[in-house]
Amino acid sequence: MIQINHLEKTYAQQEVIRDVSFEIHRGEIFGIVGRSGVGKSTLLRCINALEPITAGDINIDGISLVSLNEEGIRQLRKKISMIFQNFNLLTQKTALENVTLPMEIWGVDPETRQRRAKELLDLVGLSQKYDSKPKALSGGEKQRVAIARALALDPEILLCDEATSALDPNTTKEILSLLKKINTELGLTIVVVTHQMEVIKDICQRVAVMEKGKVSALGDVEDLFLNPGKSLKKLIGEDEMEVLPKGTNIRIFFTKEFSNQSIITAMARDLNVDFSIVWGKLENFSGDVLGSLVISIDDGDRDRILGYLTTKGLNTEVIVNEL
Ligand SMILES: Nc1ncnc2c1ncn2[C@@H]1O[C@H](COP(=O)(O)OP(=O)(O)OP(=O)(O)O)[C@@H](O)[C@H]1O
Repeated sequence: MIQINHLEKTYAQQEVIRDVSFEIHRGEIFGIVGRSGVGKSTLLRCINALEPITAGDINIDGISLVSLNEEGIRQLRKKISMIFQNFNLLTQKTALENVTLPMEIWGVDPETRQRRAKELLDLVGLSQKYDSKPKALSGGEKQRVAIARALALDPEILLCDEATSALDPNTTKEILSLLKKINTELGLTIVVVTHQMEVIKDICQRVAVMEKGKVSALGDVEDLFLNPGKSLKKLIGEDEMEVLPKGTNIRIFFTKEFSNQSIITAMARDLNVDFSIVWGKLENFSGDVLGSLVISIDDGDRDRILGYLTTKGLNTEVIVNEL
């Protein structure tokens, strides 16, 4: 749905996006994660044509952003809406007025926009707050109003720029489950820019990790987090593997199909082998608890153990610690 092709973005002399290419599929929740300043927000602003592209292109449903004139950009913005860390609500207007505003700008008749705004405020759980002004709303409620407003023109894509960064952990969870609900019920494609790993794990199906204006890793969230490459490890500060004991260690990856099964105890019984568990991590990915476990084994048992785990359909990695 969104195809980013060799995108480059430069501000004055500063190269902020360098040759970035990837695709975001229709209906998915896609994450863009990275440290502050790597160019995440700039990339998001290029997607909705808030920033002119320096080189390369972005195609949305086959339409090249580079080729768009002013009217084309206006039509594009109707299809793509955005929410922000600081909500960007109009402080003098009520929740209902904030949500009706985009419809007013697009010439929707007053009766329809009132009805639609109320439906949207109901959808985001604010049916009691139509007449409240932003200062009388909590951070989570303000973001709900912003989400309702973002949905006012029936967009196909919702861009979220650090939308939960100003919220406490419980409110963050509530907003994320609202985004999930919108994604499922309305089939909206959602692009989430964040520096919070938990946000990615909680709602995204795929993720691009950004480093210094480039994509350093791209793929399914579960795959990337369960078997992180160098760049992601750096980002999440995962250095546990350095403390493994001397000798042969096997890392076992637990995917959805296996997370509830006691494969390790069954293996000990079936093979009658000794091993010790030296490291483990279980995490929540979109509601599924997945993770990996490292066991230290006698090198002589290696082939039998690997054979057993492979027959059971588990992915493994052998880590031999020479120290
Ligand atoms: N309008 C602008 N004019 C000039 N430089 C800009 C502009 N917007 C962003 N930059 C610079 O581009 C770089 C990337 O900024 P960007 O906001 O995209 O990063 P980010 O990864 O979203 O970080 P953060 O989460 O801190 O916003 C930064 O060095 C920033 O100073």
